[in-house]
Amino acid sequence: MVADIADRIVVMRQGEIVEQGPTAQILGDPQQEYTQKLIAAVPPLKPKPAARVSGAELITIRDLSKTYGGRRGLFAARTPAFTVSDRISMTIREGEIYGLVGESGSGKSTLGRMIVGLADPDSGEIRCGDQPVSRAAFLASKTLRRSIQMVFQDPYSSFNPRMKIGPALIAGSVAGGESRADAMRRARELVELVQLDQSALDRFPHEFSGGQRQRLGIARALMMQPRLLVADEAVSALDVSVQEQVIRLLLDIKARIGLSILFITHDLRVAGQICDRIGVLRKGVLVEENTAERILTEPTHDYTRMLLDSVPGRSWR
Ligand SMILES: Nc1ncnc2c1ncn2[C@@H]1O[C@H](COP(=O)(O)OP(=O)(O)OP(=O)(O)O)[C@@H](O)[C@H]1O
Repeated sequence: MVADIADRIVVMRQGEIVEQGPTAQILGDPQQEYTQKLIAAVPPLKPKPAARVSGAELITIRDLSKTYGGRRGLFAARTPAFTVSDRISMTIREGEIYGLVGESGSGKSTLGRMIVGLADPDSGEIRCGDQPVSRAAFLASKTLRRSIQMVFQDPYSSFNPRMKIGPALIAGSVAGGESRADAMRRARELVELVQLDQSALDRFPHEFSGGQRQRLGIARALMMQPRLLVADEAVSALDVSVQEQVIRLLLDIKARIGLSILFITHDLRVAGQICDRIGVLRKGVLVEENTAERILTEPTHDYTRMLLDSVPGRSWR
């Protein structure tokens, strides 16, 4: 990605310069094995093989609209109405990874927040199975709160820095009535599922790297045995090789426990690696929706083509 803006590149490893030179030379003819490894870690723009998703509808969204600003608020005149969701209709099926892709400000997070009951639409509806989803429904229903869990971009800010990982992982399910012993047993299993050592449970959040913390964020969400995981820019803050590990982990978890995932990202390359289907959001409008393979190889909307053209690294490949 740095290749898209830099004229020259300096490759560093553990505080020492490994190699430096003009961008084209470093990328086209890297001399050092370490540089070659870094370049090889950038995955190509290639969708994962199309999977047939035949599960039942888990999340159904119909005609969902939401506008910020406008009439409401003291400074209404200075805040023109801004539509973040414009009659969006889509479904997420059991066992699929659905990618929601769009530029910054296109309304991805707002849609994610409405699905996890953190915001309400102005009109339209969201259902999880038969159950309507709203802020009030989340407050009222323990089942709904368990069913839909969120993984954040930076799980560090959502872990209590003074609480060890073990207690942090089991807090939700113990509050929901599970015994500490049972919750701890499941926490040990989940820490292994996310490929960390059980000793992680006895450590504090700051003792982990970004990638490890993201694994712990995923383990914490899985403690609630959700049906849907909403992952909002869950790998965006990680470097490319760690991104790849977390993506493989999510694919592995999906395969093992048949979870559905709403994968929110601005990065079409990442979405192509992990998602079964992709919806492209532009200014609150779902402009195109298809299998990841079709979106990446035969986009029909100009905006999707523009997103594809702006995938980092494309200009020098
Ligand atoms: N609570 C809010 N009040 C007013 N405007 C908001 C609020 N939340 C989001 N917005 C605005 O809505 C638009 C869409 O924001 P949203 O976070 O949903 O987009 P996004 O596609 O997820 O962007 P990003 O990738 O940058 O997070 C933005 O212009 C944002 O400023």
